[in-house]
Amino acid sequence: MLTEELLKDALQYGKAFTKLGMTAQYIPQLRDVNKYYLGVCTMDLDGNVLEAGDTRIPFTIQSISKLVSLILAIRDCGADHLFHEKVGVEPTGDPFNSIVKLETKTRPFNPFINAGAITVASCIKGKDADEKFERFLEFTRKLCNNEEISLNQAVYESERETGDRNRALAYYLKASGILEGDVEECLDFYFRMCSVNVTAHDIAYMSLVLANHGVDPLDQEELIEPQYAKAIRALMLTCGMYDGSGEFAMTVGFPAKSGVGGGIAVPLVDRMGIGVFGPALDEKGNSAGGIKILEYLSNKMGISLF
Ligand SMILES: NC(=O)CC[C@H](N)C(=O)O
Repeated sequence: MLTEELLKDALQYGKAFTKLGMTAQYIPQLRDVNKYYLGVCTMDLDGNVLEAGDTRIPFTIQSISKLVSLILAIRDCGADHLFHEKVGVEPTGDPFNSIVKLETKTRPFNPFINAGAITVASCIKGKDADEKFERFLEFTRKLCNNEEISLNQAVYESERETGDRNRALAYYLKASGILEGDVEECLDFYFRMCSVNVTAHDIAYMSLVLANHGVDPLDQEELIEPQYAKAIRALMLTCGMYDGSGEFAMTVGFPAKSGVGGGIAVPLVDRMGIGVFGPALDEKGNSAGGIKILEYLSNKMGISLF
């Protein structure tokens, strides 16, 4: 059983690993965050919420936004078109911002690597980046049950100024005929969606919705079609932690999506949502302390899927 005591023990265990990690160095605004922050929030389907550590400190959602944009793109373009024409559903074994496979395989391997997420972002409807971002923001607020969620302008500008690798990916995708429309408009939306501020509490709620088959547990509104919630949980398991997904499945054993802001979202189907925040990252770009918290909980509670 999950108790406040157990969550605190997990936090203590995770803390020892924060010093081994580093904040994301390639985005100046993220580099300067206090790397010793660490927090975990759990929410179950009966409405029990437990929190330990820095669960109310805002951080940028980064790649966890790729869950939200994927749901919008499935709605706008249809799953068939998206998964047959635009992106695959297989892990790459390469870093999240890798470009190497784009020349040999035209479609990005999956929607959670940067190339895949930029492609997915181009499939979202809206007359310009402003309109796309408005839709993204509104849906993120719903998924997190928090109307206050907003853009972190400084991080957005920092990403835009230093995002040349993402620019390279996007132009390559355009040249291959995968990315349609205006490349700069697409990138502008992509940088903004990565730069939305959330907390571990917000991410726990989003995870709870995914764990509850896409249904908001408070008002029973279906926010994600159940078959897509299932598909997304599966993709989180195989690709959610990038080239660390296999090891995470072995040591922790459940679906998760990380971001270089330090967040990890974990939906435990029919059970609970977990949100973790710890900006010290390991060499794969996943929260070093956050992974250890999840490993501790998985072992103590015996909740690995395997
Ligand atoms: N892994 C991540 O969180 C990457 C997102 C980041 N905004 C980037 O594009 O590089």
